[in-house]
Amino acid sequence: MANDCIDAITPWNEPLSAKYIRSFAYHTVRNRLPVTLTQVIDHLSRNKEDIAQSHGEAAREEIKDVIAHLSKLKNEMQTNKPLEPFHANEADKQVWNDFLENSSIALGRPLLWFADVWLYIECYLYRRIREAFALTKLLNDYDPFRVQKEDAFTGSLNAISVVGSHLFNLCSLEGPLDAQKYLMQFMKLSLWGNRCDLSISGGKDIAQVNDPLEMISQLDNLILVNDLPKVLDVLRQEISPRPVVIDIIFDNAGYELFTDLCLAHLLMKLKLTDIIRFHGKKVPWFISDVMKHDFNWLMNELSKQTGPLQELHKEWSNFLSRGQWVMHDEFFWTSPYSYDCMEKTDQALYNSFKDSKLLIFKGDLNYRKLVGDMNWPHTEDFTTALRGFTPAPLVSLRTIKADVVVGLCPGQAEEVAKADEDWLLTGKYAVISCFTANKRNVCKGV
Ligand SMILES: O=P(O)(O)OC[C@H]1O[C@](O)(CO)[C@@H](O)[C@@H]1O
Ligand SMILES: [Mn+2]
Repeated sequence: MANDCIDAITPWNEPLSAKYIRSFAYHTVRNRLPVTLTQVIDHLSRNKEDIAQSHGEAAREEIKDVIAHLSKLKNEMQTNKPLEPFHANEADKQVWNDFLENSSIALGRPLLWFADVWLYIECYLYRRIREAFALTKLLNDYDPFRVQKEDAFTGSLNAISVVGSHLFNLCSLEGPLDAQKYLMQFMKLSLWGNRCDLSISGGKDIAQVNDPLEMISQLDNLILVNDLPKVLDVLRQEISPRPVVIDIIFDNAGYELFTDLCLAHLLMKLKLTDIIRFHGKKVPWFISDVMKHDFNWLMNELSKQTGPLQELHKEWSNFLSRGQWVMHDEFFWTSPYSYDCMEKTDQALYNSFKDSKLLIFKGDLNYRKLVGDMNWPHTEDFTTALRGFTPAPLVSLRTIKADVVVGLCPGQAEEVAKADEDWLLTGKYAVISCFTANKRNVCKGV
């Protein structure tokens, strides 16, 4: 299978790839992604009666087709076969097929699971899972991860209630709010909400169970880069002409999405923006990522709650119906491209970002796409790692779950590695990395 892999760690300044046996990319393609596929296959076999009832008897045959497609995909991956082109008539088919074709022309050989760039190999896997359903009639809209996403939300209801009540109470106070204090708090809640993704836990239950307000105050020493003061500077700037727009590029559904919406609510309440554009995924992605359906489902769940959550639901519904909150799901987010390619491959999206006061990127995969998933030296400057993707000020709120991180001080990586050898892989540590046009990051020292 991986005969051509090299028994080494990833060299500096190279894209992460499963060709290096002692890398997280190798472990992911070799062990984690086959498990994800097996879980989808098991889910379909276990639930075929229910699916046949809800989608019609003829869906039984289609379930078999999807399982066959996914089993073949697993075999292609495990035997290091070329990445196949897409056939179903999806709007992004051509973008993906052009990417596969152009990359293989550039390499002079087809793309291979254990030879090429982890970022697009992993994206390709989730796009192929989508392909298996897109090739059917009755299961065309089926999201194989939906139940997991919904269970994760339900399992986090206590934490959601604690955070929601806190937000509601402070927004009900008379007089002006301490903007700095609460922005810091809700940015950190949204940051640590990113610990709750289902792909790092192999789809296992990762509900948020502790009191999140108590938790975040104890986690500050795990934030390895903290550019929050720069973010607050950006938010404080008066912008004209109005309306002022902020963008939040979502990551995961469930508890994380709820914390993102709480942050969005606070930004509105503090009048730091007039409009917030949310960006989710068009197709099921990295197990737990937010799609429009997940967003609407969460809103509907909130409408069934009582007290503060019910009140928040009312306000959020108003934001949505007045067009102050808008949910988008552009194809770019499920393309193979890192963000330095956005200007060329989705100019409309890039241009729309030029008007943004702040782009807030959530989570690990967004960070990987921001910095191009390269094995940068850990002391590399964040702005350098963005390689020109600077349409507007931006911040990445990310718990670290893949072996790329920049912006650290000299000696910091070594010190953290001494304390925890898995520091890059488990989401225990985090970064808040900000780009603004005029200031460079300053190291405070270890
Ligand atoms: O939901 P997030 O924070 O983007 O994390 C996605 C996960 O997928 C990966 O990108 C790859 O498996 C990990 O780095 C991370 O565990
Ligand atoms: Mn995710």
